Amino acid sequence: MFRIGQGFDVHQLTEGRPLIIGGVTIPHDKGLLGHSDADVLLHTVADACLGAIGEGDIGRHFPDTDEAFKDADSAKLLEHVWKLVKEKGYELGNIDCTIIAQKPKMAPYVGAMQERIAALLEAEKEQVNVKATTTEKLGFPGRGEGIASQAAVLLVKRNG
Ligand SMILES: Nc1ccn([C@@H]2O[C@H](COP(=O)(O)O)[C@@H](O)[C@H]2O)c(=O)n1
Ligand SMILES: C[C@@]1(CO)OP(=O)(O)OP(=O)(O)OC[C@H]1O
Repeated sequence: MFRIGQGFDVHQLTEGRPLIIGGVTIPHDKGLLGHSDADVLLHTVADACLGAIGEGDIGRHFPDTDEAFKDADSAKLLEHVWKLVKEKGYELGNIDCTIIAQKPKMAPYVGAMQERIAALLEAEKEQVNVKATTTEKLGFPGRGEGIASQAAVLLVKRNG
């Protein structure tokens, strides 16, 4: 049995925050603003997985009004989401993610992001694809005001 899910998230870029994307800290003059560590890519992956199992979104599971999630490590949130996926009997088929950012260049960090996401989803690196695009200086990503991310996931239930 197969289930598909998709995720989309946006966070604002601001000074004085580290830039953490896909569990990787990227040197940059700005970072992403959020209640948690604002890891836009891990949030997208979590939302795609929750969508695939019909469990809503990360805002429902980890409300941004709850102090428990202030500055939360998004990897921990994704670990929790992955536990829900496994409880329903699914494993990863594959996931394909796109980071939408004018700056900085993501290409040098994409391999490390794929490894991190694969580890969190208990899968092989080959099952995870991360890519990046600019918006050719158009819109909020193009102006460097924020970074967006989207993902499509395929979950598989063996013998189910
Ligand atoms: N933040 C980004 C954006 C893009 N890339 C890489 O550059 C390629 C060209 O980007 P375009 O927006 O002009 O299509 C893209 O395919 C990525 O490989 C990047 O590393 N970081
Ligand atoms: C992750 C959570 C919870 O800390 O907060 P943020 O970092 O603000 O992220 P967002 O993608 O806006 O929504 C989910 C939130 O509830």
